[in-house]
Amino acid sequence: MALRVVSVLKRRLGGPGQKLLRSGNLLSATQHRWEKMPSSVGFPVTSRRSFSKTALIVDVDHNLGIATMKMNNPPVNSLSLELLTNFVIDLEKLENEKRCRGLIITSASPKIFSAGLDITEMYGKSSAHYAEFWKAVQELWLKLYMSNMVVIAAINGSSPAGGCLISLAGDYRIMADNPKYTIGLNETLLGIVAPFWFKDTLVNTIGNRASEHALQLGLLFSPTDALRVGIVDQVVPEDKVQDTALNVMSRWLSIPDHARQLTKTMMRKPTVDRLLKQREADIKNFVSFISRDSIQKSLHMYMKHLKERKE
Ligand SMILES: CCCCCCCCCC/C=C\CC(=O)SCCNC(=O)CCNC(=O)[C@H](O)C(C)(C)COP(=O)(O)OP(=O)(O)OC[C@H]1O[C@@H](n2cnc3c(N)ncnc32)[C@H](O)[C@@H]1OP(=O)(O)O
Repeated sequence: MALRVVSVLKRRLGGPGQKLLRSGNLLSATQHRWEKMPSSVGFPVTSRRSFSKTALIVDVDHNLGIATMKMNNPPVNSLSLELLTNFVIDLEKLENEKRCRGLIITSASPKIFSAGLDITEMYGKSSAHYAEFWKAVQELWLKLYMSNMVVIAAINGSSPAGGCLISLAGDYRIMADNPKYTIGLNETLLGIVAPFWFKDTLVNTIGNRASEHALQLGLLFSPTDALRVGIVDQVVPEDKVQDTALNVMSRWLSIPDHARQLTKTMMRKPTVDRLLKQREADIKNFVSFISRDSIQKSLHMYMKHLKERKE
């Protein structure tokens, strides 16, 4: 199957996209190599590099120009300070790899894409810790939302709150067709409020009315409903998520990088600038909001409820 997908990738880049690239004299080293491949054989993986840190496994295929990043923070891929920090470091590394043009984000543990922000980072800690944590959340969103790479979320499990934000920060979302999985910004269910830039990212994806409805009620959508409202772009059988991501990537990578990147910047920069203008104030707001006794109590009760569900 992987070879078939690679053949599709080669065919795609040999088509109109390639012509566009040639006319703009924009062929990257990776694409040159693709062009030389005879179409009857699969693409041999001659240059593959992996780096793996705590909580993230990154696999870079230089020939395809695609990196796959698997969140690997058992049991539920909660976004701890450590995971957020490593995520940002690895994104920066990939961003600096000229040949890496696409990134697929997925989970190493099927069933849970990410349980969102690590709630234990948000209660019973110092103000300095909350500030550091929030800065890391901001940093990841800023880097991901403005990435020069094509970012595809291969959502192979549930993806509430911060997990949903990671998917929304990408360019395209493919979700596994399993009614047990849900996705959405469910902050209000925890007694907390999605910050304005979470809200903006959702509005940019599904529009104002649907966002208001989803945010006020803290809706967690099944894959079918997520597709209907537009939170995800495609729902596919569970075992087809990765191959579909590669296929979709080939379509996006057939567009000349500079044109696609400038378009992405044009669409997203106003949203990003809103946070950049008030980044420190946003951190202060978060620290003062999360430190409130009532909010600390809500988070504590929510964690207790999560644990009691199992008993
Ligand atoms: C005025 C405005 C100012 C602005 C203020 C800003 C306010 C803050 C905004 C914060 C923004 C984003 C918030 C978040 O992202 S909060 C996180 C939200 N996430 C959730 O609600 C998901 C909770 N988890 C689940 O629903 C389920 O765990 C699951 C993901 C569906 C998996 O289910 P499961 O049955 O497979 O696993 P489960 O037994 O429930 O969990 C296993 C253990 O993991 C612990 N755990 C689960 N989720 C989290 C989490 N997010 N953080 C930390 N720990 C988590 C769970 O407690 C279990 O632990 P244990 O084994 O019992 O010890």
